[in-house]
Amino acid sequence: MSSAAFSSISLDPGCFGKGETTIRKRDGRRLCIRGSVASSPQSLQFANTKTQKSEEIVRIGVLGASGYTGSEIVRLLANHPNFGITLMTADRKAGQSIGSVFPHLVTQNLPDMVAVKDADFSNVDAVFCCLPHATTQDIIKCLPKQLKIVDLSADFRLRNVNEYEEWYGQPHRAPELQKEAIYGLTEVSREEIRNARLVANPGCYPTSVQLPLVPLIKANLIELRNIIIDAKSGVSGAGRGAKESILYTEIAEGIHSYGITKHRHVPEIEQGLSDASRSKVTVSFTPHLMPMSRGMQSTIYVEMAPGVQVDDLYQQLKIAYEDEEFVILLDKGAVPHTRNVRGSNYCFMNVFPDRIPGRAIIISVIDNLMKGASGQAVQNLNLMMGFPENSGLLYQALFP
Ligand SMILES: NC(=O)C1=CN([C@@H]2O[C@H](COP(=O)(O)OP(=O)(O)OC[C@H]3O[C@@H](n4cnc5c(N)ncnc54)[C@H](OP(=O)(O)O)[C@@H]3O)[C@@H](O)[C@H]2O)C=CC1
Ligand SMILES: CC(=O)N[C@@H](CCC(=O)OP(=O)(O)O)C(=O)O
Repeated sequence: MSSAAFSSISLDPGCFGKGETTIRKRDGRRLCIRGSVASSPQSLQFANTKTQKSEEIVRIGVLGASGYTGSEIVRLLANHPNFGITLMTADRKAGQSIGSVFPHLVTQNLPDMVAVKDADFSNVDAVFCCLPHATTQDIIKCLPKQLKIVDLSADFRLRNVNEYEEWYGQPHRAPELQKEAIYGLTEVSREEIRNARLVANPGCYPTSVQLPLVPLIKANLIELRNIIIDAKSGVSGAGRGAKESILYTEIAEGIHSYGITKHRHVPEIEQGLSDASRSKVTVSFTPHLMPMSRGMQSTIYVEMAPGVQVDDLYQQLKIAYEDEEFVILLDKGAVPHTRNVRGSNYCFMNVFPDRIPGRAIIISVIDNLMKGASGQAVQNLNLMMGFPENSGLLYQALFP
């Protein structure tokens, strides 16, 4: 897409250094940009998206826009009143337009994607980093310090860098930055996220598991032993890169477990549950690959604390989430389906009595690319920039 499609606007030099930049458009209107300011006067190009943008625009870079989570960010920001994309990067697809890589995004008038090494961050206030883990640390540590960052990779999720090395098979290469990172499970750490510069967006499985378990553990309603998580993911969870293991013929008409006892989301889940209980929690976690493109279900088997009934778990989840927009406790007895959250930022959950006395079964579903990745990332950046948490996220599920 040619840059002739963009309207050029120049920064007002008088506003530099005030934490807020006013830009004057050619038609004389003034736009106010929140957040960090560019270091020198320059020409700025904004996409003429068809969506009405507000007067207050944060300039966004999407690193890894040619991948699944990056393209979801681009889709969501098309309908975001306060975020405007000024930079997109790709690796193998650098130099291409977003519409040539993702035809469903062809109507987005955006600059072509560039390689990270060629990216100009002077017109960017915040980035969504949608890159493979390990690659991410090296790139984030080189970014301008004033940028707000939501990192969708696993690189900054584990506070203990030794644990990162143990589970990811290589030393952490940005341990100083790790100290600064806030784990971004929005409903649990909202206040810290608001003030963060670097947010580590949670993994998809850990999101689906922690949302129901954290309130129950905090209220001491379940035993910390014998937590069993049987989880299932759509294939987009594995990213867009070509791999034999995710060929149609390997996935269709069957399901299989993987990462048994050693999936790298185990320490992330245990970190979150241990924080909730203020003691070490361990879990049995087995993920499965399902023949569907998106969606995730965690079925969680727990033992209730002495004297606790399933209704106590239900009431606790109701209290925890009654004011939350994106976490929905279904009516008693209603079964969460992944298809009812597909394409939306919702987590649907419910709790059921097991036939074995004293045990309960919790079911939680999300879209791995939305609440499990890009949706939650937008929710977090909304908080970090002081916008309504649901901005750009008011999508209902796609059905059927
Ligand atoms: N998919 C999911 O459901 C979830 C993913 N995540 C995490 O989000 C991140 C992105 O995942 P996803 O979008 O699925 O992955 P994809 O494989 O679909 O996309 C990866 C992106 O990173 C780019 N890239 C790859 N290698 C490099 C490199 N060395 N330098 C610069 N850019 C590079 C790719 O560019 P190109 O295609 O042009 O080569 C592409 O844009 C990962 O860390 C993943 O673990 C988190 C939660 C859920
Ligand atoms: C189906 C599938 O392969 N899913 C990915 C998890 C995707 C995700 O949330 O991952 P990150 O921790 O990488 O961000 C996996 O099991 O590794």
